[in-house]
Parts: sequence; C-alpha cells; structure tokens
Amino acid sequence: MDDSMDDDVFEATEDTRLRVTADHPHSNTPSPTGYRNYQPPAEVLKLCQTDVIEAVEPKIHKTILLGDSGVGKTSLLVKFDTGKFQSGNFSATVGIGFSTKVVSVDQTKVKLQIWDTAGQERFRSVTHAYYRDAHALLLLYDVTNKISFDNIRAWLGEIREYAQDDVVIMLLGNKADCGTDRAVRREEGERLAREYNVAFMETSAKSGQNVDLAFVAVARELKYRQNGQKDSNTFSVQDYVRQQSERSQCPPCGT
Ligand SMILES: Nc1nc2c(ncn2[C@@H]2O[C@H](COP(=O)(O)OP(=O)(O)OP(=O)(O)O)[C@@H](O)[C@H]2O)c(=O)[nH]1
Repeated sequence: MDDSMDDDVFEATEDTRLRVTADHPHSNTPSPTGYRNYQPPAEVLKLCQTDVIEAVEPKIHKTILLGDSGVGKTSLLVKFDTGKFQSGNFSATVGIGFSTKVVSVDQTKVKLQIWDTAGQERFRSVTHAYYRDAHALLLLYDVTNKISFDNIRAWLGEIREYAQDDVVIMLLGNKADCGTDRAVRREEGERLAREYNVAFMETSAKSGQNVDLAFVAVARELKYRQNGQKDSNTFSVQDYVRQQSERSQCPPCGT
C-alpha cells in the first residue's frame, strides 16, 4: 500500500482532549498547576468547546473499497486523498487500512472513513469482518481486465452475504484512461449496474476522471439517508451520478 497512507492507518480515533473536557468540565480537582480552582482562560475554553462540537457532530460513515487485486483501489483513494497518482511498480495492499475525509454536501459536512482493502483472495476472510458495519461500498473493476469485471457478480454475492441490506453500493469501472487496452465497454458496466440496481460510473485514478464525484455521490446519498429522506423522491444516487457524468462529458452547448 502507498506510504502516504501510513499515518492515517494508525490515526487515533479518540480525541483524548475531548475525554478530559467532557469528564471534568468544571471540576474542582487540583489541576497540574496545583491551583484548586484553576480555570483555563475563557478563550482557551472556547477553543476546547469548538473542538468538542466538531469532534462529536459529524457522524462517521464507514465506506469500503472492494474489488480484485490491481483494479486500482489504493490508487483511487490516494488520488482522492492527496490528488496524486503514483504510477510504476504495483505493490499489492496487505490487510486493510483507512483514511478519513470530510466531504461538503450542501453546506453540511459528511465524514467518510474510507477503508482500503486488499483484493488478493488470501485476505478475503479478514476483509469480510469489515463489511457488517459498512455504510457504503465502492466496488471496482478494471476496464482493461475482463476477469475483474466478470468477478463483480461474485463480489456482489459476498456483499449480499456479509454486508447490511441497505448498504450504499457504487460500481466503478476504473482505468478509464486506458483507451486502447480497454476490454470492457462502458455499456457493459452500465448494464450490470442496472441489473443489480446500483449506481455506476467509470473512473480513472490516473487522470482523476470522476474520482471526486464517486466519493461525493456516496456522501450525498449517505447524508440524505441520515436525514431520513431515503424513501422520498428527493434524491437518487443513480440519477445524480448520471446527470453529473453527462455534464462532465458534454461540451458546453453551442460549441
Ligand atoms: N492507467 C491507470 N493505471 C492505474 C489506475 N489506477 C491504478 N492503476 C495502476 O494499477 C496498478 C494497481 O493499482 P492499485 O491501486 O495498487 O490496485 P489495488 O486495487 O489497490 O490492488 P490490491 O492492493 O492488490 O487490492 C498500479 O500499478 C497503479 O498505478 C488508473 O486509473 N489508470
């Protein structure tokens, strides 16, 4: 896995400052300074309170990247996280790691905890354990690798077995930049997605095509679900993805 993710993988999930302020908001216990009724200056307290609000408020949405080894899961996440694409030697992910990103959706913050899994078969039993509490799954195949596309049905079978019924699923045909090496047509991806009633788009971690859109669309769907609008007609991730992809493909009218 890419080195740039190492810090995130071992990121502390609990803010110790938060624990201290929440347990003892105005306690009379001696402070480390030795003053019994010590109170931090008002501006410091204010800063801590802002910290508490920000740390508590956004719900964390667990999002997992899945798909065969080499389809570009790590590359997609690194591109989204850092804006960079590292070509060259492919080193397969070992185990699992995560990165946290906050996405703005209509002025609200949606916090995604994005897990990058190892695609290799030998790690499958490890990654299954993570499906259960996932809110969203980004399922990738490689448009230059027909086998990775054929395996999508098996992946969807595993998802049905191990994930929650209402998990948000997005199918991504990655490496869309590889024009001449393409082995899976866009229409095939669209057809499969329609069959399983999941959102679909083609992406490229190399060129950046649709990388932000994939995560933003998932964040949008999760936000609407969190607000209890799941069954209303206000938002459909499939329609949103279709509209946004069409907008990015069409040249401006009249040109
Ligand atoms: N041309 C092109 N190459 C890509 C793209 N995404 C990934 N690659 C390359 O494909 C190879 C595999 O990418 P990874 O991101 O490591 O694949 P992975 O799915 O994380 O693989 P595992 O960790 O084994 O599950 C690397 O050499 C990447 O540089 C893309 O969009 N376009």
